[in-house]
Amino acid sequence: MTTPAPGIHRGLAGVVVDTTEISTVIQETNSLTYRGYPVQDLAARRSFEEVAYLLRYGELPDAAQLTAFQARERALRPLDRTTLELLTRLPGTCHPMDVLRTAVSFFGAEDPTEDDGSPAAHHAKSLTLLARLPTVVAADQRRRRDLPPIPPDPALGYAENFFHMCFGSVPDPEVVRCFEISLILYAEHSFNASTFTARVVTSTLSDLYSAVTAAIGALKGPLHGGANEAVMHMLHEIGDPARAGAWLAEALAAKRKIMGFGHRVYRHGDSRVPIMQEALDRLVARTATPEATRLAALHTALREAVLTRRGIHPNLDYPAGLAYHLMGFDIPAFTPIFVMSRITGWTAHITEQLGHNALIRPLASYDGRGQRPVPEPAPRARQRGAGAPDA
Ligand SMILES: CC(=O)SCCNC(=O)CCNC(=O)[C@H](O)C(C)(C)COP(=O)(O)OP(=O)(O)OC[C@H]1O[C@@H](n2cnc3c(N)ncnc32)[C@H](O)[C@@H]1OP(=O)(O)O
Ligand SMILES: O=C([O-])CC(=O)C(=O)O
Repeated sequence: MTTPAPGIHRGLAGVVVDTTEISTVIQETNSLTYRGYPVQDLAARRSFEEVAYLLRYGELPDAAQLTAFQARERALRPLDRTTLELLTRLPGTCHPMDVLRTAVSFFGAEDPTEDDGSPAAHHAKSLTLLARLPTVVAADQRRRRDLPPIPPDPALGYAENFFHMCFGSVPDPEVVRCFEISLILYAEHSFNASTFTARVVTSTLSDLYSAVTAAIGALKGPLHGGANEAVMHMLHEIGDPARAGAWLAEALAAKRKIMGFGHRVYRHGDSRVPIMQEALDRLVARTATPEATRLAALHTALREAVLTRRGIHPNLDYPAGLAYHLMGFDIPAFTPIFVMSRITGWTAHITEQLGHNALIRPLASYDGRGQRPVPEPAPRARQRGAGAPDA
């Protein structure tokens, strides 16, 4: 890759493009706050629904606000027949992120208020997506297992209901809590690539569904959300903890990126990893199968090898990928699960962008061919351009 000229910030690295009140990623202290609250404390003390409310409305809910929010979210979960039919028409070979992207696009197409960008309309649409996306993800995972969808259960919380819709049962509270912690940690991360994508689309005064559809496309990539799936593929490829060092040496020699490691903003470790790693350790201890023990040993061996050889720390996708596997989710569902959580951050940013909008349109420094005259077309091409038949 060529070195960019001075003044050019390839990948917008280090560029501050706007203000935000939603979250801050503090590079120096490796910390993260949502609306001013440290994410560690939110993960320790609050439910995902409370965090979703906080991101949307700016404050944690009181008891009555939470009850009303949960009641609305639970009522909005079911998918209608048309949506379920649409999902089953998509080829089973496509990635579940394609299914989710299509579903959000479809929700926009059938919403008569699609273009209403008022805060009240945004609150309603955001809550609808928050409620419906897990139903899409679960139905799609079951379809790929040749199983019929399981309707949502309004008696269950957000995390519990997702297990219920995927597997027909809810695991013990420790597993549910580990999942909920992952949702809280994945919910928001300032101007990451997918959130920025959503803000770019919104800045043209396009609608919320278009912005979310584009954000899903950005999150799918393996340098971003797709890394949680890539982590699990990589662990399967290595297989044996004893091979971690040799595998890493080969991968680095081949200039491969080690999935689940590195970060654009954090240089000394992702603030969310210690919390997720603790939750993963509890999950491994509870699962206690030979496979879980082997994968956990491999996970640790690779983490230590990457840190020793390259000084690169894991990001959230590293512990989350293994945790989702141990919870029983299929690998292609991992990034869609990330969407179920990040929808809260995306939609908060979409509303914020509209609140102080400026079209996002950077400049580029041209380094193509110098200006040159357009040559006269060859005679045959000129004839066709004039509308003459081809033969
Ligand atoms: C939730 C999330 O989205 S978190 C990110 C998830 N993505 C991944 O885990 C994919 C793997 N990681 C990466 O590709 C990168 O670390 C990124 C894309 C996340 C960040 O990349 P950037 O900020 O552009 O850093 P960049 O790629 O320039 O890396 C700087 C140096 O560290 C190296 N490096 C960074 N991450 C890795 C990695 N995972 N494996 C190997 N080398 C790496 C680069 O090769 C580069 O080395 P060099 O200076 O010798 O060329
Ligand atoms: O902030 C980033 O660049 C990527 C990330 O960790 C996230 O979106 O959670």
